[in-house]
Amino acid sequence: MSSLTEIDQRYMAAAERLARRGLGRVWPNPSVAALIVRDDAGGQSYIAGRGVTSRPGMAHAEVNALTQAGEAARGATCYVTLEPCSHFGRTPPCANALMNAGVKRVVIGMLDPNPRVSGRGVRMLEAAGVEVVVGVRENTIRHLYTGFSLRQLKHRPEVFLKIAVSRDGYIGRKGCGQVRISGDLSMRKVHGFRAAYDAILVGSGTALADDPQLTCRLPGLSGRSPVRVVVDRCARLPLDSKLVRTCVDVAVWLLCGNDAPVERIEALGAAGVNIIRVPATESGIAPSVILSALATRGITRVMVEGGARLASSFLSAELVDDLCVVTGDIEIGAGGISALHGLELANVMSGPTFERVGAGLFGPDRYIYLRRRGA
Ligand SMILES: NC(=O)C1=CN([C@@H]2O[C@H](COP(=O)(O)OP(=O)(O)OC[C@H]3O[C@@H](n4cnc5c(N)ncnc54)[C@H](OP(=O)(O)O)[C@@H]3O)[C@@H](O)[C@H]2O)C=CC1
Ligand SMILES: Nc1c(N[C@@H]2O[C@H](COP(=O)(O)O)[C@@H](O)[C@H]2O)[nH]c(=O)[nH]c1=O
Ligand SMILES: [Zn+2]
Repeated sequence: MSSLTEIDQRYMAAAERLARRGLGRVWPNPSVAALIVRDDAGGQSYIAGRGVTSRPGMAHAEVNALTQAGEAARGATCYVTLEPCSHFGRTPPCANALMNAGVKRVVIGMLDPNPRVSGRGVRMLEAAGVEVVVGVRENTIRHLYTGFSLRQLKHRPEVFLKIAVSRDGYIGRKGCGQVRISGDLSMRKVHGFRAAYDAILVGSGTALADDPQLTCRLPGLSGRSPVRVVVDRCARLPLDSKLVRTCVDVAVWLLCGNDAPVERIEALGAAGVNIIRVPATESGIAPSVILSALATRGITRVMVEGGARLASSFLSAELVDDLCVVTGDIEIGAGGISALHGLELANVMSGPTFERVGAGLFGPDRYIYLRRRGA
């Protein structure tokens, strides 16, 4: 028979999997999952209600799970990946909803990272006589909330940089636009990554050379495309680019300098692009300025897809949290574009900043996944 802690671990692992599926869908909120678990007449536990965070302004995970459980919530245990909220925001506090439903015990993955409210939900529940356990699977669950935490504590989203390099270390070929480096399985993984991020970011060099779409094109998941952001100091993005032509369906934000030409801004704005003017210098728009502008607009997780210059400036500014390097099964040879500009990718990968947290194969391609040390 399982011990109580094993049962707690198992249900929390299930809640964690559910919460992971909501990443990229509920920003600026954290993606939370809750399970209402109780015993049946024979003493076997079962899930009476499951809930995840709804779109912003709608019900939180706990309320969705309680609604599904109905009367079965009375005397039950709630497993929830993040501490139940304690404040009246766009919805009333989930701590109250749990107490009012008669939940007897609440098992929490991680406390709210915001120091102004952290622990308050726990205290409200305990004051009402509810048993509370904190920190089950916290070591993995906290990675779900890195972006939510960073936005609150450092006013920036979490940054994931993905680079696809050929066997000979190039990301493209000069003058050739998009060069397919990754195999089919890698591309599906990349589209899966895109679905789990609130925004995807490229530099103007990539936008002009590649005319990319930057959507999630996995079957059934087209609704999960992130906001597409181009860093383009002079607002050069062409009106007939794929990004502009599709910006009514999937948002495009263009970050340009305060001094970008007015006629370009007006034309792109009229086409439906969301123009965000920020301070810029000759060397571009500083990564810290880019991230602050995104955080202001609610973005908690951003995927940087290149190119070489933008990726390098984020690495140099130490503003990359996760890095995935996919090595495709092709050679580019003459005219190859180096993965980074002024930095060596191999040095970045083996240097002190990152530690390897995963590696393997996507079909014929190899991937290495690194995370900032201590994160
Ligand atoms: N294999 C892969 O994984 C990928 C390959 N690529 C390839 O990379 C190539 C493009 O790379 P690259 O030419 O370096 O262009 P980038 O996409 O990195 O764009 C660089 C431009 O972005 C603007 N910018 C604004 N702020 C910054 C900043 N803080 N840091 C850097 N740039 C900033 C600048 O232009 P401005 O002054 O106009 O604002 C700069 O010239 C293409 O050939 C593409 O095919 C691209 C992505 C992924
Ligand atoms: N060529 C290449 C990548 N290229 C990236 O994908 C963008 C194109 O996206 P889309 O137009 O949506 O298909 C392109 O501009 C660049 O950012 N990525 C990879 O993982 N592997 C690859 O081989
Ligand atoms: Zn809540």
